[in-house]
Amino acid sequence: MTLHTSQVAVEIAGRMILEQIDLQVKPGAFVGVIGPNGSGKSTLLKTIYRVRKPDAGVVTLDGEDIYRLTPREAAQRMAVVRQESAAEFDFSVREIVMMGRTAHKRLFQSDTARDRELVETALARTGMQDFAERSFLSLSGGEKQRVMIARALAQEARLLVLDEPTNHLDIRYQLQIMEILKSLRLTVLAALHDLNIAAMYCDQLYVLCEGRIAAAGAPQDVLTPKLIREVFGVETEVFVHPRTQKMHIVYLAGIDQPAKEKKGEIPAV
Ligand SMILES: Nc1ncnc2c1ncn2[C@@H]1O[C@H](COP(=O)(O)OP(=O)(O)OP(=O)(O)O)[C@@H](O)[C@H]1O
Repeated sequence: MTLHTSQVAVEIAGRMILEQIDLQVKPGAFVGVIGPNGSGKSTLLKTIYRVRKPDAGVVTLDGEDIYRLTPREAAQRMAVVRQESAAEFDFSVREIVMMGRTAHKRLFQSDTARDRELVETALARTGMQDFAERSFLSLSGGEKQRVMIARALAQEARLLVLDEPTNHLDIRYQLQIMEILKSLRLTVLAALHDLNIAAMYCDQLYVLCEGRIAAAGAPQDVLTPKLIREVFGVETEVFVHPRTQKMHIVYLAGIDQPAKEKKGEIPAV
């Protein structure tokens, strides 16, 4: 499943929120969208999951304009985990995850053994099986987040679009959810805030800044101290961790870096 945005632009109340967004997510790739608060990450994802039609440009899935798909066709191809999990009614966790199967059923068709099996697998993978009977509204923010990811897994779509999937999660679940998403070998597009998590798990990154793509490419090419300074206004050191062999970003907030470097307290990268 290839996702493509071509020259996507969004204007809200006379202000350009997104401009000239060309983005490609190839089959099996894990692609991150990063950028400061208000840079347009959620708006971009909304244009992709059909909540905000772009004012210019097109979004395609395997060459098909996503706005021409029926809701059911779209849901069979793309599962979405949003920042806010708005459940107005009090469903159980298992019922919420079962809703992921809706796109594969006919109207009023009852749950099959396979539906139930997929739901139990999704609950187990996200560590939510012990919560299956609990009311969704009674869960903590992190638990709700894991249920929404379980629902997306049960949906069996080949493209997963996630808006800050690890928001609310403690560090163990942040890593576990990213490991799960990575292990699924699906096509994933995720807006992420944590640059280290983005560097660890993403094959490709798009950096948004004031509604435009400031940089795109492999994390090691994109996440340089210069780019992070220019886009996020933060001084960093970036190195490859000797044990994990993964990129690691250290934030130098509060450090008078040049002075300390002179004294040899910070090893040169
Ligand atoms: N409905 C709206 N009306 C007015 N402005 C909006 C609307 N939706 C988004 N914006 C503005 O568009 C810009 C981009 O917002 P968006 O939520 O896409 O950013 P983001 O990168 O996801 O931010 P964050 O990291 O804080 O979640 C912001 O300045 C926001 O205030």
